[in-house]
Amino acid sequence: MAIKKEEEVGGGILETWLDKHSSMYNKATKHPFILSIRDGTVDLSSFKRWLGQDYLFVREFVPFLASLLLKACKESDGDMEILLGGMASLNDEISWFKKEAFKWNILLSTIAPQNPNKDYCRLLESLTSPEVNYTVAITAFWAIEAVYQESFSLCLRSGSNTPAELMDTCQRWGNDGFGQYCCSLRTIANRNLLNAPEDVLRMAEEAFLHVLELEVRFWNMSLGEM
Ligand SMILES: Cc1ncc(CO)c(N)n1
Repeated sequence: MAIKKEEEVGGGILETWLDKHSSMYNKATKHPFILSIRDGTVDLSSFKRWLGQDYLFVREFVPFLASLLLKACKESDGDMEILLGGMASLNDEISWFKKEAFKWNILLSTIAPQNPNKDYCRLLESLTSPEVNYTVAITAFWAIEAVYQESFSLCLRSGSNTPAELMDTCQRWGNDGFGQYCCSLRTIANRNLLNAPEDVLRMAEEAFLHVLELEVRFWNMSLGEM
């Protein structure tokens, strides 16, 4: 109990996990693919591969978020509004992918998901089940969003050498508004984790790690390594 109080004041449970799993988290957020964007050395065929695969991923992300929204309706005030905002951004994101694909001459209808993407979508699907606890699902959701936020904001820092034609992509996930949104998700997840029983905590930590692992594989796939 004393420990939990302390976590409420200082960092929450997620901060503890970020610290405990920092090496895995850094692999996901400072991946060579992202660093190559930041340094301006990115291979455009890698970028295009990422773009096409991520479009497919984001489409699969919608039913997962819908399931999370259903669960949030029974939760405390405010969660629903935050997640509804997330749903609105996904709507915008799907249009953005189509526009961006056109710009890069990518024919989205011909793209098939590669194995890491399929595995990631399978995780999303498993977390979509009504049996999955809200705390576990919101933790995974936060992790998925936070990895992109942290990764792409790295490409916007001063001193980075991100190519002009990739700035729009980096802004999409690296902008301050998206950063705020990730903070809200983290607060919601932390609040739920604080009151969660041991087995839920264990499953949430597992989901967090699973997300990190799949994010790394997703970036690897972009580089053509699978
Ligand atoms: C693979 C992946 N992870 C996270 C996000 C963030 O929405 C995304 N679009 N794609």
